[in-house]
Amino acid sequence: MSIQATHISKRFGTFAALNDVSLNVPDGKLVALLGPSGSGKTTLLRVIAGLELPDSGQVSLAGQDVTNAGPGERGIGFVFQHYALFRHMTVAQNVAFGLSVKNRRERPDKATIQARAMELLKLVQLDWAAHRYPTQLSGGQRQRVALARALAVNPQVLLLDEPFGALDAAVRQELRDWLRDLHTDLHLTSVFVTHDQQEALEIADQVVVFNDGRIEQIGTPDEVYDHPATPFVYRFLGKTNVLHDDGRLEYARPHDIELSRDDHTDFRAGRIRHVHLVGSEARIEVQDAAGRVVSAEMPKALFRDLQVETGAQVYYRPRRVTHYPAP
Ligand SMILES: Nc1ncnc2c1ncn2[C@@H]1O[C@H](COP(=O)(O)OP(=O)(O)OP(=O)(O)O)[C@@H](O)[C@H]1O
Repeated sequence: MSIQATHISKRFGTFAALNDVSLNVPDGKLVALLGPSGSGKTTLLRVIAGLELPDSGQVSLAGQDVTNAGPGERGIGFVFQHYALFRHMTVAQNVAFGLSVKNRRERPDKATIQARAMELLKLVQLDWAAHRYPTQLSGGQRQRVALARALAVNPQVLLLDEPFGALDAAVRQELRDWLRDLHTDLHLTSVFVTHDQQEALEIADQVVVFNDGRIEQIGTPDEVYDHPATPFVYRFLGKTNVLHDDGRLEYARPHDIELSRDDHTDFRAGRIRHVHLVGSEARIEVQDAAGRVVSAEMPKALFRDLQVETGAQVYYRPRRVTHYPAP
């Protein structure tokens, strides 16, 4: 089910949380709303869900105007940042909740509800935990229960607010891959909020970069990473070297900085200030005579081949730069 949000504005008092934001999510896509804290991502998600009424603008689902429809009428599944599971209910009861509170005409019988809950728990690989309570599960497992619960009412649209925010790195990675597969298998249209660039770039079909209540850029992960439309997007998506500002901004990523022991045309001289070896990567800080510090990143083996250490004279060159007009 496609989602269109058109010219959405939303104020809280005098503060403009969303400023004329328009977003089109085609049917079946997984879209990330990415941006710093307070930039309006959650507010847009809540407007799409019907939990917040916009001051102006329109929300449509599959071409139908739902701007004034309540959350229950939109056929949307919602997963919040903090595991909002009911502590006094078992895992299976939590998953069944959405179905068991439907009005009598729409509510399936008890056996059907139980079977559906078990089916969903199998899908999230937690059928073995059906009779446990949420406190007896790990954070990642609880988050999978929250997803199963959101899926119980057969939504065509799934909205996720920082779904993996509170989890450690390994579990986050596992759940990301799993969400991507689930999204494809169930043919959902999903929107998730994150402030983690890696997460957005890894699993989304489209990334929407927010800044200060506005959208800075919408594109595929490759488009926003390789062709950031604004300096803000460039800086937000990864470590940035600012090389020189005479007239315009020149940015380069650390992995695009080439290092050499020898001087060549176009190379600039500097000294190695720090070397951090992190996993398979070497992160090298080079300081030039003017005091500018440039970060370079390369595979550890390549750095070893250079045979230089902290304090050594080196030469560097950006392989690829992006220019912006001076602000
Ligand atoms: N109900 C509310 N009343 C007043 N201000 C609000 C309300 N909800 C959100 N805001 C403000 O609107 C701004 C945008 O909030 P929003 O939650 O959309 O940001 P966000 O990009 O999702 O941030 P985060 O990543 O921290 O969740 C924030 O400055 C927030 O304080």
